[in-house]
Amino acid sequence: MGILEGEVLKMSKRQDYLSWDEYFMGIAFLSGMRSKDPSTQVGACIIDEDKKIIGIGYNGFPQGSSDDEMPWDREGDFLETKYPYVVHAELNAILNSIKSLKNCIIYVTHFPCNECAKAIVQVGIKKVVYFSDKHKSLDSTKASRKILENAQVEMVHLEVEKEEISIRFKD
Ligand SMILES: O=c1ccn([C@H]2C[C@H](O)[C@@H](COP(=O)(O)O)O2)c(=O)[nH]1
Ligand SMILES: [Zn+2]
Repeated sequence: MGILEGEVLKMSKRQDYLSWDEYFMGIAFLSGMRSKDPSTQVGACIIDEDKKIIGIGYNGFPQGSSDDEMPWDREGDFLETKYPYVVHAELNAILNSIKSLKNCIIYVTHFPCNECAKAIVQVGIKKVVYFSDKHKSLDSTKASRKILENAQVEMVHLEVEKEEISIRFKD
C-alpha cells in the first residue's frame, strides 16, 4: 500500500548501531592503530562513570624520542630490544587522562601486563574490559590477574557480536 497524501512516514531507529562496549573497544583498537610496534599494537580507552572518554593511549616510545633511534626488536641484547623503552598503552592512557580515574573503566585490546595492572589499581580504576588474552600463559599476565583480583578490580573478556567495524574514507 502506498503513502496517502498528508500521511507522515515514520522513521524507525537504526538497528546496527554500535553498543557502548563496541564503541569503546573500537576506540581502543583505533588508538592501537597509531602504534608503530611491528608485532603487537595495543590500544586503551578509559571512560568515567558517565561514559565519557577521559584517556586514550597506545604502545609507543616516550614523547620526544625519535622513533628511528629506538629498536623494535623482540630478541637479542635486552638494551637493543623495544622492551625497556616502550610505554605501554594502558600507562599512556592513564598518563593522558584529563581527570581522576577513581571508579573508571579501562577498555584494552590486550589483557594488561603486571606493570600496567599495578598502575590501574593505584589510580582507582574498577574494571578492565579486554579483548585479546594472547599472552595469558606468561608469568607477567598471571601476576597481573593476581594484582587485579586482590584489588577487586573486575576483569571482563569482551565478546563482540559484530565480526568487524569498518570506516570508509571515500564517499
Ligand atoms: O600491558 C601491556 C603489555 C604490552 N604492551 C606492549 C609492549 C610492546 O610494545 C607490545 C608487546 O610486544 P610483543 O612483541 O608481543 O612482546 O605490547 C602494552 O602496551 N601493554
Ligand atoms: Zn603493560
